Amino acid sequence: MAAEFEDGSPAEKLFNQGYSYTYDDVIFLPHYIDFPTDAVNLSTKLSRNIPLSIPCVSSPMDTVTESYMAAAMAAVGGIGIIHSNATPSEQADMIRSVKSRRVPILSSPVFKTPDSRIVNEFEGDDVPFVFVTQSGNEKSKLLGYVAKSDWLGLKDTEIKLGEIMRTDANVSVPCHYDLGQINGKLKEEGRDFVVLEKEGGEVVDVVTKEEVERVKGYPKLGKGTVGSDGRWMVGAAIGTRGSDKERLEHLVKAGVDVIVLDSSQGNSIYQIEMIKYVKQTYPELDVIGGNVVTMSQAQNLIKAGVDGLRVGMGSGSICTTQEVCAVGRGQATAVYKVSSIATQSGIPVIADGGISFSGHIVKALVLGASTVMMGSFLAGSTEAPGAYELNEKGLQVKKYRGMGSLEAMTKGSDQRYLGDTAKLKIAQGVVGAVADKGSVLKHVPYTMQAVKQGFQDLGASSLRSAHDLLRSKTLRLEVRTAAAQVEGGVHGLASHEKKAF
Ligand SMILES: NC(=O)C1=CN([C@@H]2O[C@H](COP(=O)(O)OP(=O)(O)OC[C@H]3O[C@@H](n4cnc5c(N)ncnc54)[C@H](O)[C@@H]3O)[C@@H](O)[C@H]2O)C=CC1
Ligand SMILES: O=c1[nH]c(=O)c2[nH+]cn([C@@H]3O[C@H](COP(=O)(O)O)[C@@H](O)[C@H]3O)c2[nH]1
Ligand SMILES: [K+]
Repeated sequence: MAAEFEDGSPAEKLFNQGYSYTYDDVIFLPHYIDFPTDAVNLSTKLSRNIPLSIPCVSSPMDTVTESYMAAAMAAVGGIGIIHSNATPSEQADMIRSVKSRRVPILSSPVFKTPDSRIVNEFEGDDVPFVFVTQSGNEKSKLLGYVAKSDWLGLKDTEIKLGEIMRTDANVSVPCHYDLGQINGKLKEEGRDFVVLEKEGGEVVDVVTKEEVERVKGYPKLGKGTVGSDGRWMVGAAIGTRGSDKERLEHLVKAGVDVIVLDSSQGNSIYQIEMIKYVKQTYPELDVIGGNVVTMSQAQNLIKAGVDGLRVGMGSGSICTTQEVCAVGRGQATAVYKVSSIATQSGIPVIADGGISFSGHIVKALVLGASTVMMGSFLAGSTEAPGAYELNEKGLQVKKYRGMGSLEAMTKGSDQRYLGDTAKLKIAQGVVGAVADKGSVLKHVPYTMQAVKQGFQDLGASSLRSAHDLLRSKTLRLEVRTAAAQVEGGVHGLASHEKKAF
């Protein structure tokens, strides 16, 4: 439908003026509402063969996505990409951990051998239970457990755990039990915890009643992102070095569902060779290339055979690439431009970086992306790696750092840099902290509700309909002046508290 009068600009015109626009620079003009918010369907694709029920992806960063985050992202219908700043076997273990459960709960239970003694093992440990296995870790059958209350009252502190452990049956449930099944078991047996166990008896984790109650308090979970193996889907990042082929083999053995080639500038001979290698060696495995911000970069990776593209250079909250290298693009322009070429080949686009609130997600998706990838938006949550600390203002925070920061580079991804320039390391990211956000199991569903309201205002009941409105020029945009951006935010108040839910 062509407009009968001029009002606002079609995206095609706005993004071809030679400016690099960020999400904040542009604003959509509202369209026409003829459906309720709940009729908005945000289901989408991460890549050619990975469907998601919500368009959210957690970034492969070592302060964002490990097993706990990936399990939670799958539980809410998105997906997590496990970072590669770890050894290949550690990264593969994280994949296995996600695949070994159907609850977004991960604890760090303490395991001991039957020969361990009370006194030298537990003094000062704040653990409610100790689990006894032959190996002293989770990799063998559960023999019994000792509750803290049992050992606190003991006079003979030299006694071995094997002699005092409880060995009651029915403490274990199959690891594929979902929240409802585990809850049923806890109630039925009047227990405070159950042990998730693999078929051969290997322990997966311990789930306490307290954790189940916590998760039950969040918005109801759907079936989540489940693959054909009946397990949660999970992705992993790799680089483009020779050694990444070996890493990939580990990940494939662990059951990884999709691979992200993690680079700030994906249009390279190394990446193109890697894409071809992955598609040739594992034709069933989806591979996402990037990062790209231009149509020609995208075209090269599409030609090489990618199943998805990751878009963004320098737009991330911790990124200094544009300052250091003078290369990159405003994220709104990058997403629009890359999506317009990717859509011609049916390749889904991930808008990576620069998401601070729900409106940015609406902008990314409506401008052509199929999903958004988030770092800072998810860092600081219960499921992000690391412990909370109090900062100097007394605020509860978790560390969040760029994967190109000096600190992350020296942790392990070093070789990537040392390979070229053994002596000189240049950071392209910073180390910071993000305020406590609570659980993503709450944060993400509420954010999706806000995104649905944005879609409703635009008259788009799905991602497909948003993209159709954009390309048919029905949807109109404008650039916001600096004053318009101020006006669009909270202004003129002596004080206020911002709380979205
Ligand atoms: N999205 C963004 O704007 C940015 C993201 N990052 C993140 O930081 C991390 C590191 O990114 P990059 O430095 O771009 O990593 P990278 O591995 O793509 O590049 C590092 C250097 O190694 C070279 N290289 C790659 N494969 C090679 C091979 N097989 N043989 C020889 N040389 C090879 C590259 O050309 C480059 O000079 C990633 O996690 C990335 O996502 C970093 C900067 C910007
Ligand atoms: O220039 C950069 N230096 C870095 O050290 C770095 N680490 C991550 N990334 C990229 O930023 C994205 C996350 O951005 P947000 O926090 O804005 O969601 C991520 O998804 C990455 O694309 C980096 N970019
Ligand atoms: K930045």
